[in-house]
Amino acid sequence: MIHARELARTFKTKAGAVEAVRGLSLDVAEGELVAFLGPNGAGKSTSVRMLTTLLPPSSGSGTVGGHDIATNAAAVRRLIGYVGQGTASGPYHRVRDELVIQGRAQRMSEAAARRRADELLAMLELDALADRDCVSLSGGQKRRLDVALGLMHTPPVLFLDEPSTGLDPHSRANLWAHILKLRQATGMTIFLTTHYLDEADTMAERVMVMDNGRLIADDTPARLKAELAGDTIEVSLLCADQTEAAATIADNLPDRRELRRDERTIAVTLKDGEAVLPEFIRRLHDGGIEVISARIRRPTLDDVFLGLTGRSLREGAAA
Ligand SMILES: Nc1ncnc2c1ncn2[C@@H]1O[C@H](COP(=O)(O)OP(=O)(O)OP(=O)(O)O)[C@@H](O)[C@H]1O
Repeated sequence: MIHARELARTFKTKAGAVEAVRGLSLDVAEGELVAFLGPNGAGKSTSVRMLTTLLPPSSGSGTVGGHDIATNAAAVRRLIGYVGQGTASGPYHRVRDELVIQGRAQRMSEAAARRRADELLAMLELDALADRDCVSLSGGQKRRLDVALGLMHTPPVLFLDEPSTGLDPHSRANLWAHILKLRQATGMTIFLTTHYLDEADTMAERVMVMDNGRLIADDTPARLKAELAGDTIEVSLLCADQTEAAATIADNLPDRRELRRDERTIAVTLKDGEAVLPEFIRRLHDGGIEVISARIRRPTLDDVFLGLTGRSLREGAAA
């Protein structure tokens, strides 16, 4: 449904050229929910703006639904809904009118626009707010209206640029419940950018990680975590003078990746913690080493990014 080959975009600034996207190639199948993840300035929005025809690429090519983003922008726009970071609705319109105006701008008849507006108001549970001024909506309600605006023309592909940024956890969960419901009802392809690692992890079937204008990983969250990060087994020992011997045992575990130790704890990172933990405990026991506690810490997508770049996504997001 979405394909890109060596898409690139350079911005000319007074301080010199900024290579925002440097050769992006990706494929998204019909009906997939894909998350685009990366620190501030990685090139996510620039990529989405190119794929949605809002920005011409400096080089490379892309298609959405078989239509070329450079030479057939009008056809691409008919196929996509785009919910950007800014607020799209006019502050003094009423919610339903805002949707109808959007539909009319997309050349829907008045009757069709009203029908579709009512359908979306119900789906996104905005019907009780239909006659309220947009300016009076809460942050979460506003984002739901933004999604409804992006869906007025019933697009099969939805681009969401940081849909839940700035929302409290309850509103985020609520927005996601609505997006997933819409997806189930329509089979829409969804391409989203997000700063929220947990959101990408739990919602997306596939995560693409971008850094410095390039795609550095592209897989299911589960595979990325297993292949690029791994589980960490942490054991606490009764006696500090057994730490050295325990570290040697941990060092020899199968598929060991990282090993950290302090006075009485050993933390060993490997591909499959659950499979290795019993053997690790047995070897410690055989070595006469007393263990007080053991736990497995599952990796996050931040561990994946850390493994790939040596930097934390959280630091990047905070910077
Ligand atoms: N219009 C522009 N002119 C000059 N530089 C730009 C322009 N738009 C983006 N950039 C630069 O391109 C790079 C990528 O920006 P982009 O907004 O695509 O990143 P992002 O991954 O979406 O970041 P964020 O998570 O902060 O939204 C950044 O260095 C940014 O400063």
